[in-house]
Formats: sequence, C-alpha cells, structure tokens
Amino acid sequence: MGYCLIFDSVSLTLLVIVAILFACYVYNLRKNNLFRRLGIPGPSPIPLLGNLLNIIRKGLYLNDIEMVQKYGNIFGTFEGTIPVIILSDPELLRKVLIKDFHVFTNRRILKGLTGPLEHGLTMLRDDAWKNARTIVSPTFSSAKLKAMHSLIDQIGDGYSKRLLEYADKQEMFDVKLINSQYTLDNIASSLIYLISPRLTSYLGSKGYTLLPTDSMNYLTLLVNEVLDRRRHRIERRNDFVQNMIDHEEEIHNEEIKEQSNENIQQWSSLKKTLSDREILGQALIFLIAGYETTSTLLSFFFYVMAIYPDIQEKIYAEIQQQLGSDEITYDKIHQLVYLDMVINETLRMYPPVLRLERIASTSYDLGEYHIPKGSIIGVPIYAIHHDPAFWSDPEEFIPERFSSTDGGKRYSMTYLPFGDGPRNCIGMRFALFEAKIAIVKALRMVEIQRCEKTEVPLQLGKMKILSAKNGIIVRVTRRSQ
Ligand code: HEM
Repeated sequence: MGYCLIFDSVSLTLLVIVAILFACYVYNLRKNNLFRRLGIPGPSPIPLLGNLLNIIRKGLYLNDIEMVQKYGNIFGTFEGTIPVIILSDPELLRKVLIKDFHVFTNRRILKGLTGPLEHGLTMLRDDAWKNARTIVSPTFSSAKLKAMHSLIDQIGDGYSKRLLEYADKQEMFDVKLINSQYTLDNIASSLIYLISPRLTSYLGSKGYTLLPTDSMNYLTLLVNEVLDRRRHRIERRNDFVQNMIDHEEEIHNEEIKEQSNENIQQWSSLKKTLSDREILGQALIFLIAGYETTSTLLSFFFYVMAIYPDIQEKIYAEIQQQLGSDEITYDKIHQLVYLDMVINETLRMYPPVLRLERIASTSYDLGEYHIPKGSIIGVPIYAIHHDPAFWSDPEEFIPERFSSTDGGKRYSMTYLPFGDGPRNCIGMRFALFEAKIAIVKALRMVEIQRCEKTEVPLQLGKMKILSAKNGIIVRVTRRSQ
C-alpha cells in the first residue's frame, strides 16, 4: 500500500515534469515559429540559444553584415529565446525612429536593473522618459557646452602631457588607455565635481568595465554628496549636474524655451522637475553612455591617423591655418571642416554602438508585415554603415563622402552613429566637442605613427560596443614647433 503511494507520487511528479517540459517545448516551438507565421524571413533558431551561436562565433558586427546580405533589409532573429526584428530599410527606419515615434518610444528594459540606473534616460519609458528628456535636454545646449569649455580644456592639457611623455620615451602604447582616462575624467568632471584622479584610478583598477556594483555604490555616494552641496548652495560649478539643478529652478517661472527637437515641444505639459534620485540616475547614465563610446571614437581616430599619414597632415595643416596657437573654443572648433569630415567617416567605418533598438507599443504594419505589440526592432548600425547598397566602396576610408557637396546626397537613415529621432543620443554634441578638443591638443603636440605592433587591418571585438580585439598600438613623436 505504502509502496504504491510512493510509486504514485513519484510517477505523478515525473508526469508533471514531463508535462511541463512538453509545454515548454511546444511554447518554444510556437515562439520559434513566430517569424515564419508572420512571413518574415530569417535564420532558423535552435532551442534556447536561438541564433546566438553565430554572434558568439563571429561577433555582432560580422553576424549583422552576413545576415543582412543573406536575408535583406528586414529579417527575424532570436537572441536566445527573445525574438528581434533586424531592420535596415531606410524608409521603414524613418517611420520607426521618427514618423511613428509614438509607437516606438521605448527600448527594452534590462531585467534585474535596479537602483538609480532605473531612472536613467536610456531605460525610462513613455511619459517618464519624455519628462526627463525635456528637463535634461537644455543641459546640452550650445550655451551650456560653451560654459563647460574650460573644464574640458584643462583635462585636455593633461591628455597632451601624457602623449608627450609617450613621445619622449618613444614607447609603443595602446591608445585605449589614455583615451579612456581622458573621457572618464571629462565626463566625471563635467558631470559632477568629483576628484577625478581618485575616480579614475579607482575605476581603472577595476578594468574600466561597465561599472560593477561596488563602483556603482561608490559613484552613487559621491553624486549624492555633490547634489547635497549644490542644493544647499555650498558650491557651484558649470557642469551637467549644476545645469540640471539650475534648469529645474528656472522652469518654476517660465516655460521651456530652448528645445532642439520639435516633438519635445509638445511635452511641455509634463512634470517639470527631477527628484535627486532621478538626477542621480541621469548622471550615472551619462557616465556609462558617454565614457566608453567617446573613448572608442578617439581610439579608432588614432588608428586612422596612424595608417593614413596624409589625412593626419591635412588635419594638422587645417588646425594651423584656422586656429594657429589660439585657444580651442566651441565656436572655433566648427571652423575645422576637414576634421569634421574625418570624424564622420571614422564614425561610419567604426561606429562605437553596433546596434540600437526600439519596442513597438502596439501592433504595427512594418512594410508588408504585421508585427505584434511588444516586437523588438534592432537596428544594425555597423551593417548599415558597411552596406554597399548605401555606400560606394564601404571598406574604403573616404572622408570626402561627408563634404558639403557629397554629404547632401547621403540618405540620412543610412548614417546612424548617434541614432536618430527624438530618442537619439543626447550627448552627441558634448561627445564631438570633447573629442575635437582632444584631437586638436594631441595633433598640435605629436605626430601619431604606425609601428610594428599596429595591427592592420584591425580585428574587431565581438561585443555590442565596438572594440579592437588586440588593442590599437601606435607610437607618437613630438612635432617640431
Ligand atoms: C562618440 C560618442 C557617442 C556615441 C557614438 C553615442 C551613441 C549613442 C547611440 C547610438 C544611442 C542610441 C540612440 C538611439 O536609440 O536612437 C545613444 C543614446 C544615448 N547617449 Fe550616446 N553616444 C555617445 C556619447 C554620449 C555622451 C558623451 C553622453 C552623455 C554625456 C551620451 C548619453 C546618451 C544617452 C543618455 C542616451 C539615451 C538617450 C535617450 O534614451 O533619450 N552619449 N548614444
């Protein structure tokens, strides 16, 4: 009798397990058939891993190029069990990123993300995002960037000093190190009045990762301290946090006047202030979103300088001609037209962010396909920038593509280093400003040279942020004054 009961409960448990596994299998099969049902082409997924194996083997950038070649400008793929529609059709991209932005306002929420980062712009959704973006946008106005100039300039001096040390030692070095230090110092300094060297060495010792928990706690503490001092008017400084606090005070009395984006003007009826926790969230997100991206841009720019000395000399000549030894101000930097073209081409060839994404808040007709609510749209920036359908000789480095004459022919949705639409990169102008200051300061002092350890062509890393697998090693020599 007892034996029978035990047997029964064992077989019942087994039965339940088998039933659950079967249900999972059927659910997975149905899910994996999603794109087939929608009529969207794409590679067949394998259970649980989806199409991740190819990304793991080849890297996201190469995976995207190959998939676009094989399946075209719209196809379905699985990140593990999560279906993602990869879209590179310019007309449809214009709809998703701009025209029908009200449907595609949000990105995916990162599971398990808690603490102040939940309030950061990149993660916020719908009205909460609109509110934060409306308040934070003026922080990046040209007037505010001009006011931040002296902070960035000071850090630029330290940067060129470090380069001169390398020149004097005739040492080959990986440019990532100095560029990471520069952008981290810059962002930390422009964000909050932190003692940058303290922060830099701390994060440096952590290997410059995307902020592990203890770094995050440390930063949270520091930013909170700063907020407290600012709120009580114990200190003032022309940085992002001060800008957010000042702006909050201004808008009690007047409507928001300075908006860079048409859509944002419609949102002026929203809540107009951010709590300390929300300001903290923005500060931390700026640090994360702005640090590695800008450093990657600078590092790949160094690579370009090392392998194209003619281009480097042309930029140097432009700097001499337009600026001489004048201070590099926000207005003067715009006179460096050729430098701008070279930076644009660097961002085309080597976009720091390989993909961006949006989520459909309702079901939607995406071209000929009817996609369900909640569909994730992934935009393969790297693959679009290297697509011969959009760019002639995409593997050639040709800055002239971005000259005022040629640039006009470009289809805007095929150049997306900072994304597009109301949810594009809020830090774009800041990033370009700080990158240009670093470049001018560097090229005035040193010549960047290819050395025996410079890998040509570069092998790229496999992750979502572009990287050089084996580093970018160069040598620098002092310029004769
Ligand atoms: C070369 C440097 C940079 C590159 C290539 C870059 C690229 C991008 C891209 C591709 C996006 C997604 C845009 C979209 O979904 O349409 C983005 C978003 C964002 N970036 Fe940047 N970024 C850079 C620098 C910065 C800096 C310096 C900051 C801050 C100081 C920053 C803050 C942000 C924020 C907050 C968002 C989210 C915007 C929102 O959701 O409203 N980025 N960036």
